[in-house]
Amino acid sequence: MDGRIDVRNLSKSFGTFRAVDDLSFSVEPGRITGFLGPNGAGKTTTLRMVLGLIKPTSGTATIGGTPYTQLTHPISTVGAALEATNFHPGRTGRDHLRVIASAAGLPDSRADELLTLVGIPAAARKRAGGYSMGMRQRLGLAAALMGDPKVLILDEPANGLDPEGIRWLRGFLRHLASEGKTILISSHLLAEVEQTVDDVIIIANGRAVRQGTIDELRGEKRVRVLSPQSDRLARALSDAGLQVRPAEGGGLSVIADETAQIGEIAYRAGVPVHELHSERADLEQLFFQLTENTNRNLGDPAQGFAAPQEGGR
Ligand SMILES: Nc1ncnc2c1ncn2[C@@H]1O[C@H](COP(=O)(O)OP(=O)(O)OP(=O)(O)O)[C@@H](O)[C@H]1O
Repeated sequence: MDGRIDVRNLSKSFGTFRAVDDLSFSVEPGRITGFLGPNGAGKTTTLRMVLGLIKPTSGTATIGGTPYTQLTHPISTVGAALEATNFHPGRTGRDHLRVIASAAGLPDSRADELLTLVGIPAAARKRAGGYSMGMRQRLGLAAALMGDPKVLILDEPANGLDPEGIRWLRGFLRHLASEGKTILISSHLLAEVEQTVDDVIIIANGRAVRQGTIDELRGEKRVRVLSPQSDRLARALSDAGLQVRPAEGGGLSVIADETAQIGEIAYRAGVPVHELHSERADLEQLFFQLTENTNRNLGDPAQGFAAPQEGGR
């Protein structure tokens, strides 16, 4: 079982409303993939189909080539945290995990092991009702990791985490990915997961609008340089084999990895430089352009109030 998630032509309609529309993507082992889209884009619905919680209207979702419902050992194959709030408020974190451990045929000791792993050992005896959002997220993560699964699916795991928590989560997920696990995390904020993910799938209105590595999404690295002798500098840079174009707002924009390279060319050409800095695409801006005006929950109220059907959401 290679732990690859494969979604092919997946669609889900609730009545006449098409929440997920002919979606196809793959999620690779050993990488962290961000599943992104504004509120109501269809992320949770897709994840629920991948996890066999709701039936697709058409298309398929498989994990290591097998639909979730046909997995022989689901708990050691896929761990998922879909919502951070579905804990019994009167139950302690330890008891919550023990219930899951016992259902999975694992020893009670797994509960404390997991609480330590996710950094909340002290939460063992505290009732989940009194947990902060960050603690609930970590408890959900601990539950998802119960069977040491190859695949981890987390719905908005950074939601409610403070900057320190986000940094912790980033390191934790990176460690799991380095062990070869497949990690899929959803978010409605690209900026929130930008530094965490290797790959991105961006959806809007239930459809994929962009897929690729985060570096592809950022585009080529550019250096912006401003000189009072722009023409001479442009010539020197072109002579050095670099692609140069006038930058928006003045100066030159050069495809290059390092500012040092540009500084040295300018120095050798005897051209003064007044400004020199690296530039990358503004991902937040790009995300906004790709998904602008697609929050269906804010659009047609008739859609927003569609009667919950299968799955009860
Ligand atoms: N059971 C259901 N019955 C009717 N409509 C539903 C049902 N479940 C989801 N929807 C609708 O499908 C659309 C996609 O919802 P979904 O929860 O998948 O979006 P999302 O991308 O996860 O959004 P968010 O970031 O707000 O969680 C929404 O417009 C939602 O109202």
